[in-house]
Amino acid sequence: KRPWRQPPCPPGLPIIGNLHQLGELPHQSLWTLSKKYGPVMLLKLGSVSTVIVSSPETAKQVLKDYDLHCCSRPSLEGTRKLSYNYLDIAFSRFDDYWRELRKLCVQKLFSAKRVKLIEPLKEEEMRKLIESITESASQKTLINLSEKFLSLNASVICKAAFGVNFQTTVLNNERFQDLVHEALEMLGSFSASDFFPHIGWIFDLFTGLHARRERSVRDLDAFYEQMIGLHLQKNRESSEGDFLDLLLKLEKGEAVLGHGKFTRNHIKAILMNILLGGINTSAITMTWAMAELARNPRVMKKVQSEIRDQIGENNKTRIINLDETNQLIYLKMVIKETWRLHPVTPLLVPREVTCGFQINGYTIQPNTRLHVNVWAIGRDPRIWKNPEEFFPERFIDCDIDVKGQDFELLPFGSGRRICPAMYMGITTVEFGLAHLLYHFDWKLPEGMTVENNDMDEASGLTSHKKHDLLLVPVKPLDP
Ligand code: HEM
Repeated sequence: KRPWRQPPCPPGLPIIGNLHQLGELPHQSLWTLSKKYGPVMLLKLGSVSTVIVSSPETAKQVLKDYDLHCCSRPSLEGTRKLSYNYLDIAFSRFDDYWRELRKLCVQKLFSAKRVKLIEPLKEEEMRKLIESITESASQKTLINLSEKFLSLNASVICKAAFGVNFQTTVLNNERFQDLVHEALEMLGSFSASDFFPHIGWIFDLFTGLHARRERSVRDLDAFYEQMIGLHLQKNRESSEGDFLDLLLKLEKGEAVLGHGKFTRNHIKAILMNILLGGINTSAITMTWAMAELARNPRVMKKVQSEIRDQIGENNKTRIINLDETNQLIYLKMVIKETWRLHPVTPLLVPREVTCGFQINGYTIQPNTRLHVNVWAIGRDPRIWKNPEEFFPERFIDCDIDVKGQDFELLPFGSGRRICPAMYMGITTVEFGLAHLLYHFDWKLPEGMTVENNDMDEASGLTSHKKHDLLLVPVKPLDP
């Protein structure tokens, strides 16, 4: 047993502690603080002790050596509401229920077999996207790529999850995107109840956050109900089935997970994870990748040459399959480099320590909240030469991968809580980018230069590009 020693803690203010030091983009403020206080620091956020680790060595200790001590999730107001009291995978505590549910979803929903099954859906949506961009290219009009990527993923996930096109539901494109954005904001927003457990709800009531949260839960619930209603009307037993078919079968078969029966609320909580985890994450990555490529014409040209050389002559309707994208080595480096600089969840999803342990000689107490600052790790000059530069070639002869074994690069997290749909996420991003880069050249809007193309981040649980990415598509064979 070693003596008890608390990690370094920046001085805070009475009551709020270090909350005022978080800033609009907490991962960036925490990075600055970690340069002064080190790779393990303790912050007092309201009344909640929170540890931040910011180096590959400390991340490894937390996510691998002591993963079992800290792989639970804290109780937070937004996640509680949206997950029907923690019936989902992402926000539920570490217990038998979570273990069984996660195992089931990995086998049935996120498996390589599922990825193969949804290939035709992706191809169909991609054809539509190529058609619509071709039209814009012929008129030389701007494309909002942030929107296009979100809509592409929403269409694929909705078809895979519900077997329908979301445009045919009560929600149109804009309304659906609003719903997803609002729910994600509710998950990531500052809620006083999370930092002042007994009195915070009063602030949430007065700031309107409580009402917004309720509305978001109600709107999503109405959407799930509509989808479930549609499924119960049809006889879909004979088909391979979509995600919802599978979940309804579990409900009908009175499956038992953990200590209780699988109910309608379990289904809705899992659908929330699929919608919010599945749609935005890949769209955010594709948007950042295209934004970086637009700022780095050398890399853009090189990755396009790789794809075009391998796939052959530009053919209007050519779809690039899974095996072909697998051969695109430089594209994979471009995506890794994008994740290094723009991890989708810069602080991962918060964890909760359930059993004390020591890292770097500091004691981490039970009930502490814990974040891994993967955004800071991606910029650590001890690991990455010229860290601010977008330079995919750094991955040549470097075996650092994104699959949770290398703690220098953790876009999907690591350990027991690693993203269970990593394969689905990687293949979706590769598929989307490969097509847009094969079929079109991309130009910055009139008057915009590489230097003034902004790369500002928006705040939240996920870190997306603050301003939509607008680019002009050009058909490569056009004069
Ligand atoms: C580019 C795509 C994606 C990225 C970068 C990504 C990233 C992440 C990260 C960082 C975590 C948290 C890991 C941790 O806490 O240590 C996570 C968890 C999760 N992701 Fe993903 N994800 C992606 C795609 C998806 C997709 C497509 C789905 C579902 C369809 C999904 C579902 C989930 C779920 C359910 C969890 C919670 C796991 C748990 O707590 O046990 N993700 N993801």
